[in-house]
Amino acid sequence: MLATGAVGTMQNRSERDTFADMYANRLARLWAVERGLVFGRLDHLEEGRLYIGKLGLTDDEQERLLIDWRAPVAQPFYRATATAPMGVTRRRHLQTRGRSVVGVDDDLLDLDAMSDADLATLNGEAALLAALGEKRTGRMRDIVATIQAEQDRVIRGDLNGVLVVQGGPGTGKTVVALHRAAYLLYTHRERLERRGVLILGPNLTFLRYIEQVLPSLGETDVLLSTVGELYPGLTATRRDRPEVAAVKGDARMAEVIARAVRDRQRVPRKAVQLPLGRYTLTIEPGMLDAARNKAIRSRRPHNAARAVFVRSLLNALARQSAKKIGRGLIDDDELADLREDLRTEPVVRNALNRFWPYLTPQRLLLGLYGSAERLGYAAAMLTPRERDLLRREGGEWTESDVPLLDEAAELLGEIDEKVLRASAAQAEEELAAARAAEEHEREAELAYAREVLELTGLSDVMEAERLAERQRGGGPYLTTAERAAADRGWAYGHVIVDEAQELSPMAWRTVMRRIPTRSMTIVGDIAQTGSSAGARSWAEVLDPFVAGRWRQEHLTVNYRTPVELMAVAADVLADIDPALKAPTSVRESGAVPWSAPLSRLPELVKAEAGEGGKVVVVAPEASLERIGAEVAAEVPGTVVGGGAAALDAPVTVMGVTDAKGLEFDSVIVAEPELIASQSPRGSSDLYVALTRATQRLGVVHEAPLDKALRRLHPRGHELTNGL
Ligand SMILES: Nc1ncnc2c1ncn2[C@@H]1O[C@H](COP(=O)(O)OP(=O)(O)OP(=O)(O)O)[C@@H](O)[C@H]1O
Repeated sequence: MLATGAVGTMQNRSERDTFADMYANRLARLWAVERGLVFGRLDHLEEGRLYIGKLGLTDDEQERLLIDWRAPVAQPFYRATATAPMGVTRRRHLQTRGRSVVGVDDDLLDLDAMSDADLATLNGEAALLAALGEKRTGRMRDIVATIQAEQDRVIRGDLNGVLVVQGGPGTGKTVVALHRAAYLLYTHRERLERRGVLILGPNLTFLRYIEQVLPSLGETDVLLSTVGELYPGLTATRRDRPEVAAVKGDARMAEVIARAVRDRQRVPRKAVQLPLGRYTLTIEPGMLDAARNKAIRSRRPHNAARAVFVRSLLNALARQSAKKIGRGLIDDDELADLREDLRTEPVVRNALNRFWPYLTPQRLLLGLYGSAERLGYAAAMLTPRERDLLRREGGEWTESDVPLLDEAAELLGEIDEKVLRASAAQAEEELAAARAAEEHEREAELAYAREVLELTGLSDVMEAERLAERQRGGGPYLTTAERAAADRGWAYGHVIVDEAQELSPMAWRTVMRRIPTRSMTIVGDIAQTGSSAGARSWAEVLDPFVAGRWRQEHLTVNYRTPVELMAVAADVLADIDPALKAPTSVRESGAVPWSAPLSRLPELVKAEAGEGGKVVVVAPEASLERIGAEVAAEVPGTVVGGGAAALDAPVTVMGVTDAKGLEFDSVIVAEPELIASQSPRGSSDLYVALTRATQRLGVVHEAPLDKALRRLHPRGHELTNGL
């Protein structure tokens, strides 16, 4: 298609582009499912024999060969049990390598043949256990072949409303959330392709870790982002100190920002003289008050309300000026002329900018952080210590600034470039005319695109709106995800928040603005909350937005951490709150969790790396660099800190914040008691660190261990050479 080049009529060209696009998408989808294309078979009483796979395929006669795992007829593959067989007599799990079948595993869903004990076991256990025991690659994989019934309920849950998925570490929250995105896009394609799906994760390392799962499920209209990237034009990755982040994330900051804006609309109490050469005009406090009140009553955002303020003040000044030059009554035209004359006077312009300045969110926030006086007014409800924590001169934006910038942007509104350049009256007219022309042009293009799509029979493959956008030329072809990312006001079709317990109340406000329909999936674990502004309960988080209108599902089985390791983590969890229950692990690894002196760390890392698979050392943030350097000096290829490099390295040293949501074959926790004492939510961070391993766990320490870890088996030298 591409080789024919850009020839022919406009219509030929757009047909060619549309076909090329369609084939390219199809190819990308086919490549993405190469591994494990078909993984299941259902022997169905009515439907006959059905093969389940990563996508749907038919032969030349439209006979279906393979059924997409998300299709309704595929559901029994995940849900059918002996007690509710859903018309299925046998379910078969197929294991493949390349294009060869290397194993099959049958579930006979015949009640008579099964004992009570069998009923209680998981579906397709052999396939599941085979998948869980595999070495980790540093990237998350799809689990379409082994989704479990409790997970399937979440994946196929209703699109509308807020669904909270609470589950302990390793229960598959992340992987289930991603499969839910793929399922929703498949089932509600039209609505979601147009509006897109936003998936929020805790940090960039985590996003790298999960990014390949979705394309391998065949989806591209999904935006993966952190809260730090939600404000277009900014990628905030720096983190504030926990006590600063706690203040910035506090719900009271919404009022602080609102007051900071009002502070910029305050007018002086005394008269201001404007020397204009021939005569002097006086801005009386009453004129300022009247203009300000009018602007506020207009209920427009600050930058748009400025026009009201300016007009009112200029009118008053124009009348005063008419009097000064000996003209009593003037008509509207004369008033308008005088107003325009005044507007261009530098002293007048200065005064207007001082009393009601155009403001960007960045300017507002820097002005606030940089001035004790402004903070004193705007943050009057905070304590003096909290106000001090906000003080800062310039500097880089942090993750916790982003929700504040977003809040400010909401109250300030856009500054129109055209309004800024031209004089306001003129610009408003120009703007209205330009908007009308643009709208007209767009409609014509849309109509044309619709025609082309109908003529070519492709109307259900591509949206008219997108084709029109491409024809308009100009910028490159943008996917829904790209368009959404660039637009602060974008309303998504569905939002998924992972590690949701970490979001601050201010971050939740930012997220909720992007999903006015409140069609959301929120996954997390209250027991793993690490950030100082994070959640203590789901009700506390959600009631301000959807009081009583959210539903909750629980995931209870841990697919990551073997029984032996989870027992250690469960003791730490009991220290956080005896009422909290650790999830049940499904397999044993036979590995005994151990402890050893910190000085042996490099040697032990070497031994662990020798066992194969990925090794991570989780260290306290404060000693990350020192411990990292010690390991790196002895073990070549060690990466210190987060990022994509960390995921690909055989050995990594990272803090808990970066390790959140990830998993590794072998985990060594350095100085566990320091991790607990140095992090804002104490033992929660330690609990997260201890639950990252899929195979082996150890701790190294200088500081004495607390009671939960004291019973770990001391690791002897004989173990270090792999004996
Ligand atoms: N049904 C399943 N089949 C195979 N593997 C699964 C299944 N469910 C979960 N897993 C695996 O279990 C591991 C843990 O899953 P995931 O990271 O989604 O858990 P999580 O609940 O988000 O954990 P955390 O709260 O610790 O971040 C992953 O390797 C995932 O692939």
